[in-house]
Amino acid sequence: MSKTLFDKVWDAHVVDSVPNGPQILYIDKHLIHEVTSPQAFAELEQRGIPLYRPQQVVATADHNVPTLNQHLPIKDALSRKQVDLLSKNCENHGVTLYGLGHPYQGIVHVMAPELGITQPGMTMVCGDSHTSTHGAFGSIAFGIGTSQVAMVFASQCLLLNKPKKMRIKVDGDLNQGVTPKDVILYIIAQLGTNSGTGYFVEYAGSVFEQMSMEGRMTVCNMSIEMGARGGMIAPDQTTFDYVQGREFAPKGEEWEKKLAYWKSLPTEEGAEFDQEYSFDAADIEPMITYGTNPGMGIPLSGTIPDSGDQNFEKALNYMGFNPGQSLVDHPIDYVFIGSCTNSRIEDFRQAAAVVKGRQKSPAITAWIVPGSQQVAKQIKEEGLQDIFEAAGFAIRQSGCSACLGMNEDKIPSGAYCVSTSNRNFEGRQGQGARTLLASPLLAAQTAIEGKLTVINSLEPAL
Ligand SMILES: CC(C)[C@H](C(=O)O)[C@@H](O)C(=O)O
Ligand code: SF4
Repeated sequence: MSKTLFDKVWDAHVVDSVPNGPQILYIDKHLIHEVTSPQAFAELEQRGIPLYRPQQVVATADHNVPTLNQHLPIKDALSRKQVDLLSKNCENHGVTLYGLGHPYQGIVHVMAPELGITQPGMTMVCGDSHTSTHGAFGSIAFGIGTSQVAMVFASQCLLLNKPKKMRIKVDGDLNQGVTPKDVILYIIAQLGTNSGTGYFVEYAGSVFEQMSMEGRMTVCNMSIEMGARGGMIAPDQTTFDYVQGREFAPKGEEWEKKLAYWKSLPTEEGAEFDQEYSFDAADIEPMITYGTNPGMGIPLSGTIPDSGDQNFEKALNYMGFNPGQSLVDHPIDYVFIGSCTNSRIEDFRQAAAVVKGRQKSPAITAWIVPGSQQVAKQIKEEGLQDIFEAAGFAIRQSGCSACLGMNEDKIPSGAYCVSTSNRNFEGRQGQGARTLLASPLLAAQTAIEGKLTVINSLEPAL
């Protein structure tokens, strides 16, 4: 029987199966951060169980870290405690930590791919829902709860029911100004935030084949926002070129062996999915969200729909919007370009192309937050930092930052923020903050104009 990419990777990792029940899946890489690991370490210590394979675990500090003056002690006591505890736990259990100040520190979903830790055909987990990001490499990657973190610490395995399979195809050529972020916001707006429940999604079709690794990560990152366990894209030459030569990528003979295996992974002709959708690239326009879940998105050229539903009304109330309203020309207060969805070098190159030679609007506070120390270094080396600073943007240090209100970077109550992150829930960026999800391109343009404007009103200046 023809197999899907998902089947091939899953089946290669099954250690044992309960007849008609769950399976024991071997986990190749376990990523951890300061928020969801402390209880798991504590559980292990209470039960006197050692970490089974500490060399398969990699840690970083990202959620609670400040993005200014990272060389100074963290001011917030709770954040400081969590970050310190991560260091202590990693030291006690022999886990490699890229903590604050380390040149490899960054948002877990940015730093692992750029170091070559993420590779095709792997199973990867992290106590973090956006672990789906790593599926961009053709790996099975998904978020787990804290008790599962403990399970993987103790056994390097998880007891799981095999999810169902969905394929989402997008074919054709993308319109000008349409980025990977718009593609995934469009898909979620079309299918809804529960459409993926119980599924693992494979993204296929010419749009994803032509997409960069950064773009594929943006798409897979948001799979969780349609309820899916994860998303994946078949590894191809783009993937191999990205991985090759990175710090922890296989080298020499090992590379050749792995490459031959990775090339065997793509879904075969005739393989079956439990659910399939296809879309035409030509229908996708630059997107913006207007509500309080990532599925509440429209093309910026469109108008807010009217659903009559109570939750819908509540969401619009929170956002200060009305049904039928256009968001074009709506004034904005903050622009945040960052998060594990859009804080990679390509995102900042795109934003810088719009910003170059221009000034941000005085009405806007604009934050550029690189996803990792390495991205921060690259921004500097490529001259992007100068472009942003000359335009009045603030460049911060790497971390989750204003993606969620767990650190000092918060959006004030009532303020509108065009954000390149993945969630626009009530209070996500700070109590009362109003989040509008968009691409780095639209975010950059908004910072210049001080309001939402149809993309292409500013041609890239590069
Ligand atoms: C803090 C963490 C557990 C959480 C997640 O799982 O996604 C966070 O990263 C988020 O984006 O909301
Ligand atoms: S950047 Fe945002 S979505 Fe990503 S891991 Fe951090 S908090 Fe979660």
